[in-house]
Amino acid sequence: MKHEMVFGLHAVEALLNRAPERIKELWLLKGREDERLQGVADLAAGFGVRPQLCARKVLDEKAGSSQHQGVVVRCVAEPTKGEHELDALLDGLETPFLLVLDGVTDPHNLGACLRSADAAGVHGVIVPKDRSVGMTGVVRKVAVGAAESVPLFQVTNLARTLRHLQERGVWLVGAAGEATHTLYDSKLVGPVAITMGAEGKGLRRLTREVCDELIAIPMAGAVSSLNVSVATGICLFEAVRQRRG
Ligand SMILES: C[S@@+](CC[C@H](N)C(=O)[O-])C[C@H]1O[C@@H](n2cnc3c(N)ncnc32)[C@H](O)[C@@H]1O
Repeated sequence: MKHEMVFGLHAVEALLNRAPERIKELWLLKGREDERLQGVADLAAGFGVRPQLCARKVLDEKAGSSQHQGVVVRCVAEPTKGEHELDALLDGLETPFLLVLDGVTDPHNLGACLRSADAAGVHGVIVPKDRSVGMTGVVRKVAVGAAESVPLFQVTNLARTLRHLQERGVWLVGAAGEATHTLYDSKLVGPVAITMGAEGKGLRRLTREVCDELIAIPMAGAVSSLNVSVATGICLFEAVRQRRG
């Protein structure tokens, strides 16, 4: 059975609340009087998980990062979701609202996108299996619990998956700074997948070609593009605005 490390207060709390049975070990920072850490210890105890206290250096090693906020968990890894699970999700949705990330490689950006996706009520996030970051401890930490609430689908061939979404009636909107019409001219009320490009290269040619529509976020200043997670938040919340009521 594959195991993974989850760290950070929100990520561990979300795991305890959603899937405590996956947790095998839980370590807390020794010698710190902290209400949040005590809260995690109490929550864990309620699920029969006994926290082990250890020094910061040991936690750093277990997490492979110093950004653990005093709590690290070893848990059974969740099986990766792919095309089949995505189809099952679509079967149960009347008006899918999806986010596609075409090759985002920075775990901080994926974590931030998942966080925004959760806040916007996105049903699922789709990423290609290759040349793209998958679920990691840093992603979970940055996502502050959203990695546990928003399903992430890793697909073998993104262009094929996008065409499949189209066949199922999903409108594909690609975000590209050079597009000639803007996000605010776009209709985002029906079944929609908002597709964002990679940090360096943006949307790949094939992805661009498959999209039904390309939109730009108007830029008033000197810089030519936004960070992908910022652009994601802007696009998702324009869709939220349009989809209200
Ligand atoms: C850092 S940008 C990539 C910049 C890249 N040089 C390019 O040419 O697309 C990462 C992604 O964020 C989105 N993005 C950033 N700024 C945008 C804007 N002004 N309008 C639309 N999308 C934007 C796009 O999806 C883009 O592919």
